[in-house]
Amino acid sequence: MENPDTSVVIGTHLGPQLQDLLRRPGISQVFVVVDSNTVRHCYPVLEPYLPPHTLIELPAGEEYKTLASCETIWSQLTEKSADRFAVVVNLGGGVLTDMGGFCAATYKRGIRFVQVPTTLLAQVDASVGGKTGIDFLGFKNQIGVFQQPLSVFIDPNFLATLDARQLKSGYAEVVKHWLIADADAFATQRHEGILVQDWTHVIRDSVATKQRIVDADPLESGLRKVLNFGHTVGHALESYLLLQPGREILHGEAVAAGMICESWLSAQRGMLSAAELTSIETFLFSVYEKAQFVTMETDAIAQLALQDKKNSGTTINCTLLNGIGQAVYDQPITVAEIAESLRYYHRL
Ligand SMILES: NC(=O)c1ccc[n+]([C@@H]2O[C@H](COP(=O)([O-])OP(=O)(O)OC[C@H]3O[C@@H](n4cnc5c(N)ncnc54)[C@H](O)[C@@H]3O)[C@@H](O)[C@H]2O)c1
Ligand SMILES: O=C(O)C(=O)C[C@@H](O)[C@H](O)[C@H](O)COP(=O)(O)O
Ligand SMILES: [Zn+2]
Repeated sequence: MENPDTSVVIGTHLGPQLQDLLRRPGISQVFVVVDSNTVRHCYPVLEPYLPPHTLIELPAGEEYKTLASCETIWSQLTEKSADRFAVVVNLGGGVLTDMGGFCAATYKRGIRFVQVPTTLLAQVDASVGGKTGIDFLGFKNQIGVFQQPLSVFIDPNFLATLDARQLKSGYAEVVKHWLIADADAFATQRHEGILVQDWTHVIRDSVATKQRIVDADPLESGLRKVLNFGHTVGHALESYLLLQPGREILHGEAVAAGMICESWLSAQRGMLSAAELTSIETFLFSVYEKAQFVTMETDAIAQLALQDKKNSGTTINCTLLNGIGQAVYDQPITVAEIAESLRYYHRL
């Protein structure tokens, strides 16, 4: 459900604004959800501005984006007798904002939550737009709800403690926003790679692109599917590797691979020129290592796309590019075509 009052604040030293929000009348209790990294790197920055609260700490990483972690959050809310006027503050990356948002959205049928994203990925993408959820049986975000946060506070200073691999992972969603909606930014900004001078500017533009699309279609009945470019193949690959200890890759790494595969599929259909495909591939391979899988695995990976949320029945609906900067959703593709695109990627 959309909350038209959601405010997204982007800037530094946002503690006082968060404090003002949490001091508003009508808030009974505050719960702050962190993971084992954000409790060290990010919580100390905000703690002086927080009213009395209960801290809920979870282990870090995609493998903990599970029902069991939700039970930890719901148990704490219950043990502390949180009522419907309690507010949950999610301080972390996309795993935490997705999961904390989901727990808040379902606890007693929904309490308010605030997103304080601390990774680039969560700042440009996950914290905005109201998709919340967890992984289930190895499938990405299989269980979840749409629920807009009360507010989003984005402070680029949090990126200072993020390692390069995580920064690159988040950058994939920035590139996705360029490829689906901002050809000019792709042309003029990609030379910087992750050595970005002004993250605030990049985050602002990326959030603006996402918000414009979400505002037009908050529940993903149509246009919002363009935000899923790279994810039909990307999620299949991420899910496949997630269940194999030691082979897991990050969400953005999977999306980067997925964007190459889906760009190839776009080119196969004459929607993307060979030159455009080459520029996308060259750029993405200048930033990301190649995802590791063998040709024999491509059919099994492709099969996982049958669980994609954009599908209708057995039809896999993919978002493809109609030239750089323009995306078209609901393009039917087959499992065989996905497997072929993975083999193309593997050969590159
Ligand atoms: N809801 C959405 O619209 C949406 C959009 C994109 C991605 N996602 C989801 O987001 C998740 C990925 O998010 P992510 O990449 O942020 O992963 P993440 O939440 O696992 O964070 C990555 C790592 O960085 C650590 N970390 C977080 N902030 C830090 C900081 N400031 N300094 C140092 N370490 C820090 C975390 O503890 C974790 O180990 C995936 O589950 C994906 O499905 C959701
Ligand atoms: O906000 C959206 O809509 C997106 O698709 C953004 C994606 O980057 C994000 O990974 C999202 O969680 C994917 O959603 P899903 O519905 O494919 O699970
Ligand atoms: Zn994503």
